[in-house]
Amino acid sequence: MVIKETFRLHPLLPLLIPRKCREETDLNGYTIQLKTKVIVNVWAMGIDPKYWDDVESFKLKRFEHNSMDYIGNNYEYFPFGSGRRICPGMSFGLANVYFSLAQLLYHFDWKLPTGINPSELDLTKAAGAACARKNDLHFITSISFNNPSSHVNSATVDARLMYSASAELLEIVVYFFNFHEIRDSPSLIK
Ligand code: HEM
Repeated sequence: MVIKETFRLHPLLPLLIPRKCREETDLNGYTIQLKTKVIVNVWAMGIDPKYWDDVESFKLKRFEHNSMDYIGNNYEYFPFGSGRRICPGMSFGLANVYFSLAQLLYHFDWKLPTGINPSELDLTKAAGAACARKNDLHFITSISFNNPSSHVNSATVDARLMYSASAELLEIVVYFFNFHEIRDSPSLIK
């Protein structure tokens, strides 16, 4: 539900690959001519009050009791596109998101820097074809490893990360999500 809601508010590709109209259509009083190139705005659909309530809020319950998935059959929600040109890397992409998120949550404890309230996080998007943050996101993290009270040394951390084959993946995620607190602090992770 967290991932679904994240994709609703921040779809990776806010504008889908352009389509060409196969027939002339009338839409809201405008004639869209044959072969007109159209771009579907997935981001705008995800925050359309016609389909979603309280559109700007991050609410997991929206996805709790509905069958909405990623395969492009619900026209108010398709973060991987729809139809013949739907993302062919959907399963691979989703596995990467699930796996890296699960690894990050399992191995680390996360908190926001003191004095920052979750509701005050700056979620401004950068301009561009793909959805990215405008400003970096900063977290304070500590190693968890099932037992939050134990302080493992970095050698143990290394071994555990290698064992779970997640070291490289973690670095990729750290890069994409701009977790500077980890990346720039060799003392936190070696
Ligand atoms: C969470 C990860 C991903 C998201 C949210 C995503 C989203 C999308 C979206 C929205 C489109 C446009 C679909 C349309 O216009 O109907 C697309 C197209 C595409 N994606 Fe992804 N994608 C992801 C991961 C991947 C991965 C991992 C690969 C390859 C390994 C991939 C390969 C492609 C390709 C080749 C297209 C063009 C398909 C075509 O034009 O026929 N994507 N993706």
